[in-house]
Amino acid sequence: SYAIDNQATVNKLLPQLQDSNVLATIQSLSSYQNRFYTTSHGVNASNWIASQWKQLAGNRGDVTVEQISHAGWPQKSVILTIKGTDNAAETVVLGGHLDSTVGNGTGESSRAPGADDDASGVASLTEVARVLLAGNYQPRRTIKFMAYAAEEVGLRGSADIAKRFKQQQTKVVGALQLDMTNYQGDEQDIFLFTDYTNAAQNTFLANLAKAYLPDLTVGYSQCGYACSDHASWTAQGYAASFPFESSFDNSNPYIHTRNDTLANSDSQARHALKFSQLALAYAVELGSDGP
Ligand SMILES: N[C@H](Cc1ccc(I)cc1)C(=O)NO
Ligand SMILES: [Zn+2]
Ligand SMILES: [Zn+2]
Repeated sequence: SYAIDNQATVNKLLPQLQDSNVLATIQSLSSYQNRFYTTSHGVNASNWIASQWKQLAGNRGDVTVEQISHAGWPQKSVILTIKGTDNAAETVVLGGHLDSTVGNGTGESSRAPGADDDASGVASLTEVARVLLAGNYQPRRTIKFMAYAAEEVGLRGSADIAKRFKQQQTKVVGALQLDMTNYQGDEQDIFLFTDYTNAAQNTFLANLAKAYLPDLTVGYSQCGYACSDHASWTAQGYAASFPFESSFDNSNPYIHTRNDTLANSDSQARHALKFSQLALAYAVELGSDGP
């Protein structure tokens, strides 16, 4: 139904989102030599995210953090679950990918900071989880934060997870992908991608921006191919959306190189914070709907 009717909660939580926290997470993740899906660093980065999310979870009985093993490579995906109250069977997914690459030939010693692609997305999401949990927000639906492994080698971590959810017949009412949130290539702030996504949910996101983030401008663009993990959820028939940092034409030229650094994106993570804000509004408005 995509109703926008949780103004009290959203407007209480939005101001608690801090760009300094987003910045810190990007700095930590991009300090690993690389986060490629087959290296020791890539495994360590996954473990670091799991430990960070476990700290956020604290001792809340309705919050769990798990690492998902994938057949064929060592890097695990990470899932933080906030169990819903009276509509827990319906699930809202917010994801980003934790791996990084410098293209073919990436190996143990390769330098792949992946500050924008996609430490920025994981950092934007982590700040949303922090505020929801710190504010003791209790969703009616179940909310799952996901940091996917092995996106750069064919969306493999998210494909594995989305397939499992479909096989288990899990009711995912919506999935949001944050991949590259911290390089402002255009005047506009947020670009909703219209291919491999769900049109109705994209409209809902545009309406959320209008309602809660009136100073931000929203544009539209296309990738032309299955360019990030939202496509894994779409492939299983779920409604997915992909708010992105720029238009296709002005996207970050440094990605997949050793120069994908904070210095070559927003060094204060102000751009990435906009995506935390949109993602928080999405999580609360969708998460607060009853059966
Ligand atoms: N291809 C995607 C990134 C990507 C997505 C959209 C656009 I426009 C440009 C680049 C990738 O590398 N994800 O990790
Ligand atoms: Zn990439
Ligand atoms: Zn990416």
